[in-house]
Amino acid sequence: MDPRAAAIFRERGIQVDEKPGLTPEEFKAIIGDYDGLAVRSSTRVNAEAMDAAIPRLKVIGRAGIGVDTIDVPAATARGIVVMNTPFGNSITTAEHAIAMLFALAREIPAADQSTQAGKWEKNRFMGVELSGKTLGLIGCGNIGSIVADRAHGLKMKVVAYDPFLSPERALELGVDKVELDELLRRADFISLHTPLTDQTRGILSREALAKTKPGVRIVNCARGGLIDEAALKEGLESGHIAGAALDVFMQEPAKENPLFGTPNLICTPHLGASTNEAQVNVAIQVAEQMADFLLLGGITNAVNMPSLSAEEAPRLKPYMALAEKLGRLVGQVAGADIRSVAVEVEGAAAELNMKPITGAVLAGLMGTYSDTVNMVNAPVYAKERGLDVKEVRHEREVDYHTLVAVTVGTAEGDKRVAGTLFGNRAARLVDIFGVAVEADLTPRMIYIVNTDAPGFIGSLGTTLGKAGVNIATFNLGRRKAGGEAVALVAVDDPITPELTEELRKLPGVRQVVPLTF
Ligand SMILES: NC(=O)c1ccc[n+]([C@@H]2O[C@H](COP(=O)([O-])OP(=O)(O)OC[C@H]3O[C@@H](n4cnc5c(N)ncnc54)[C@H](O)[C@@H]3O)[C@@H](O)[C@H]2O)c1
Ligand SMILES: O=C(O)[C@H](O)COP(=O)(O)O
Repeated sequence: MDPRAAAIFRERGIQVDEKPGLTPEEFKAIIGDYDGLAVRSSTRVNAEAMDAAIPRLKVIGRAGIGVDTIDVPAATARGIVVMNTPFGNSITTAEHAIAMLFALAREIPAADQSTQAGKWEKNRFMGVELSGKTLGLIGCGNIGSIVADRAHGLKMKVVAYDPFLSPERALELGVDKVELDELLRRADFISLHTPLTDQTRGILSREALAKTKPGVRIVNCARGGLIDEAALKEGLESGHIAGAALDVFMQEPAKENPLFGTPNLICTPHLGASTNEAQVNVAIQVAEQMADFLLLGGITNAVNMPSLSAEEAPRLKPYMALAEKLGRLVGQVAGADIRSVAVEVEGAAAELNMKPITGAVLAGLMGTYSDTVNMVNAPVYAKERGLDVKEVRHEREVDYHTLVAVTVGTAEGDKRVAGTLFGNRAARLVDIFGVAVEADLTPRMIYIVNTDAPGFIGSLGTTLGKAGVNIATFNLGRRKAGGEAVALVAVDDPITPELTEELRKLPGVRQVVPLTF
């Protein structure tokens, strides 16, 4: 990685160690001491490596585009953010693809070798022009569209197969959006620019290669698994495929490959992103993004979390703390049978990015069932439990300058809690299950539901006092005089299961739940 990455981390006060060439065992032995891991494509980060890295590792930064070398679902499940740098090397990689097109069209590597061997084989190297030929792009995202632009400059006609390319964008790029079979039939040159996913693996399969135009030339600067290498070799040997230029291989590093030595094959060792400019770009970008996340909570270009700018993050922080506490409160009081969650925001909260607020509610809620939940994996846990999650942004006059409310759907009906920010920072509960109670949500509390009657507070205080539990604050609310009353008691000492049982036996008590925040 370009040394500018390490320099940025240091400038921003993050200690950084550079450890190239570690064996997997050496990697696992040290990774548990780091908050962040920045990698290029040659470092494969699998679930086992992540298990050695948690609980400390919070973020993996990929100085490049493809994240197929990182087990993203495993990272998400472990609460680790994965970020990449989507644009930093796209021009460079597109230029490599164009260089490969020329190299194939004029057999430049073979001509160079032959000339330097003193053979002067002028008649052997009869090339083809690019001008007027049809280039088929499989994948027309950032890199594919730059290739299309450069190819237009070379007077090529460009067709593209990309199910996610809109007709408007195709028009803007001046490419014909076609189905894969049509591209295979029409293209004189094919260049691949998709990520490697379950859908794209083997997209140039034996069957697909058989449908290509005789004499087709193929460039792959995307990922090795996209082409069936054995079928490609046969196609090159039979002459159906006039040439292939590969920067990427099914097995990397490709020190041996059955394709090597096949006629009309050009290979480079995964050099697509290897220019000074691209490496500086991705190094700076990955370091800035990771530092923003570790120092400020900003999230940019994460592949497993919604974005949150470094400017927004400090403004959202108190709201996320409130949201997490409300989620935690409702998770502890409403029990395990929660089927749906609705997050509502009003007032000042309604003007903010809502995704992180919802993420924090889910992290608090799911955190009552598992210690390993955070903002990254909470939505996955929620999905696994079949929770239906809704977000509602109200634009109406409210009593509080800002309000976040969480309603959970349970077998007993909906249960709602709401809170505000006091002095724009401190999380304060204002409503619990329809009872107005103002309470700061502090680390240890007890939630008590009882029948409103004289003497209850005295007996509660006596029981806690006898158990050596000091009361910090006492907050009360009730539906009506003599009806259901709610107490939220902040305490300085832990509440044991025995004490909880004792509290449950006090006259008029209906429910006691010790809470932690
Ligand atoms: N050789 C290198 O050094 C190098 C450098 C950079 C990137 N890459 C590879 O290039 C890939 C593309 O990079 P990008 O920046 O253009 O990514 P991108 O996400 O901007 O574009 C990828 C395009 O592929 C399309 N796509 C997805 N699934 C598809 C499918 N089944 N069929 C057809 N199209 C499909 C997407 O719609 C998208 O438009 C990266 O994922 C990476 O693997 C390689
Ligand atoms: O996906 C990418 O960005 C490329 O594969 C380049 O990665 P590298 O420069 O880290 O090899």
